[in-house]
Amino acid sequence: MSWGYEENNGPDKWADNFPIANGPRQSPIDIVSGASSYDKGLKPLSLKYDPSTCLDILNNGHSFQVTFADDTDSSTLKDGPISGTYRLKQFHFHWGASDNKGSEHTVNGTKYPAELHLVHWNTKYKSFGEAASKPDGLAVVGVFLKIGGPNASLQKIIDAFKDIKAKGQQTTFGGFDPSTLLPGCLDYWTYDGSLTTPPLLESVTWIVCKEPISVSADQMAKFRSLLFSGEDEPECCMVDNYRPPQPLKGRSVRASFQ
Ligand SMILES: Cc1ccn(O)c(=O)c1
Ligand SMILES: [Zn+2]
Repeated sequence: MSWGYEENNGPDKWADNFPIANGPRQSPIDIVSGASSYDKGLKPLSLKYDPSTCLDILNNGHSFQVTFADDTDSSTLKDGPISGTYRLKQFHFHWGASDNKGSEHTVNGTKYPAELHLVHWNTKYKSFGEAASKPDGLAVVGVFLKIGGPNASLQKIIDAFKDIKAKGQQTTFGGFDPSTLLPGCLDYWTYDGSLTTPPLLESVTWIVCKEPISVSADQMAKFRSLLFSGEDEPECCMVDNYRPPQPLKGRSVRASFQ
């Protein structure tokens, strides 16, 4: 039985096969804004994405993910809290069964209906796979989604859902610019954490944007029409694919803004 988000294989069971689940730098966390410390040494984020590196969109049974060509420095993250160059590998989302939950990080206990993760790897290592096992290997930009007007950029992604409804389905998806998913203001919180899905490796510098982007209630309903299950299995809606906040264990959260 592989890991998932059900009662019998969900976040409370992950430590059985992945003991690092109880490690010192696990993600996500609850961001207590009043406890974060403004660090004037933090630089603005430098995100440069080339839409021609966008390859395809796939349902991996846990979320859907848009993958990018990462054999050159065409789509990169620099500055912010990191040093060096990190390449965009993929982005994906986590969301709830209803609008009152779904994000992984929370802010002063508040859950958002969904959270976008843009996953980058440190080019001082040879590949994503190698970087994923290093303490400074990955940098993930998290963006909260809140219910509001329809999001034209998200709609392009939603229009591809008919081809990736079930686990294992994939389709080409080109020319998408991920910067159209970023909020106008790139103020962020940052802390040292982990992947939020098994293998839960403690290799992620988290960069969580303070400002959410909008998604309409109808668009959120389309996310919930995707399936955890494969096309020949009983249908199981892809919802609540989020890990709840984990103990901070003495870590500090820095803010790029006052
Ligand atoms: C690499 C990776 C894998 C899963 N998730 O949720 C992430 O946010 C990042
Ligand atoms: Zn994620």
